[in-house]
Amino acid sequence: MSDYLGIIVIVAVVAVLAVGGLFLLFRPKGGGAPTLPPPEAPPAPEAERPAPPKEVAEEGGPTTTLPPPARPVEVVKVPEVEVPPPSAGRMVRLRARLARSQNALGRGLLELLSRDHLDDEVWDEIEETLITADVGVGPTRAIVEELRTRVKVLGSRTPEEARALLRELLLAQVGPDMDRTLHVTPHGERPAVVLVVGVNGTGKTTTTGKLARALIGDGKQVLLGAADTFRAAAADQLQTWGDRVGAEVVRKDEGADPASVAFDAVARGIEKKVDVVIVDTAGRLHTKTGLMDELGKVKRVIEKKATVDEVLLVLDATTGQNGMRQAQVFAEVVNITGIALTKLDGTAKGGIVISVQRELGVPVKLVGLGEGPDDLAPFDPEVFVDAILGDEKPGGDQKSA
Ligand SMILES: Nc1nc2c(ncn2[C@@H]2O[C@H](COP(=O)(O)OP(=O)(O)OP(=O)(O)O)[C@@H](O)[C@H]2O)c(=O)[nH]1
Repeated sequence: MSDYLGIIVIVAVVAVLAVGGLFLLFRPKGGGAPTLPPPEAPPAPEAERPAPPKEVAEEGGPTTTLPPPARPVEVVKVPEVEVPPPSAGRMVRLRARLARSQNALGRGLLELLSRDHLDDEVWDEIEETLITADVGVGPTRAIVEELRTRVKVLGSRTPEEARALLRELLLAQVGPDMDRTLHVTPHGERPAVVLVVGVNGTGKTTTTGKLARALIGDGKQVLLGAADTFRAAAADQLQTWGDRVGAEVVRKDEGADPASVAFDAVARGIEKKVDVVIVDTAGRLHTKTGLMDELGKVKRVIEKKATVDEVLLVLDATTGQNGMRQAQVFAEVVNITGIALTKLDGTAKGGIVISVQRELGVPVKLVGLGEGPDDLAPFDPEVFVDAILGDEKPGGDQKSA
């Protein structure tokens, strides 16, 4: 019995040792539950990553920690000041653009006028074509009446004769003898002052910038006054125009008194002895009295220091009768001396040149013929009428530069 017991004990001991051995052999490494390594932080972008300090061991000496190398010096590019082209001959250069937008008017009129038999229906059509192109009722009647008389005298007419007749009558309405000089000659030590007025969105600020470029191209020194304090972006816009051609811009914070900006601009212009100060105004059409107060004050304040030589009304040619009404309000408020007609490249209603001059009794002095910086031109009546009528010789473009 004791022999059996001995064997059982021995077997039990061997079994325990065997199980223990197996456990030691196959237990999970590291013991306990496996842990995830901590997530690595994403590498910083190359530019932001600070360079690790370098450990430099001097020969035989102690280890020195050097500061990270300095960032490479950023080269700030100073915008190059542009030299704009002179304003002379610009309308001839931009003639193709004008012809593209106004040609339908000329072609329509020429086609009607070249017919053998001009009955009342044709005359009505001629009248309608002129009215549609915004020539205005009065000037349209005058043109049609004169055409009727002249056609009666001429009898049958060649297309060349019809064209010459139309050219003569349209030109007479556009007013080739009106004084379109822009008064920008300084008065001794004092600069000439140009006040730019008009409804927002007509291209007022753009025209101010373009005019500054044109005058600089003509060799004048120009300073800009950002008196459109109603819209902060207008001053920024003007600043960009000024920076491009090296014209200083006098500006203040949004909401500042436009008159004080105008005053400071003129004072600075006198100090810098510039030739011309151009002041861009807000001219909001909230109420006529408000507008009168604002523009009246701007003008009065300038006149403490200098003479206002030009008050240019900027008018969007695409706005038709609505634009004409706005123009009338401005004309009642300030003494407009000239019109800058913008966006003439974007409308077939070039007749507005005739009607706006007739309504306001003021000449169109400048025309905007595109969005490019040099797309503002002194208005030339002959180039305008020729562009409306197209070239005498088909395919020719004798006048374009
Ligand atoms: N096609 C064409 N676009 C023009 C002409 N003149 C101005 N524009 C565009 O008309 C838009 C309005 O011009 P702005 O100068 O900002 O108008 P604004 O009257 O000054 O408006 P505010 O700054 O709000 O007073 C711009 O996109 C100009 O590029 C032009 O003669 N032809």
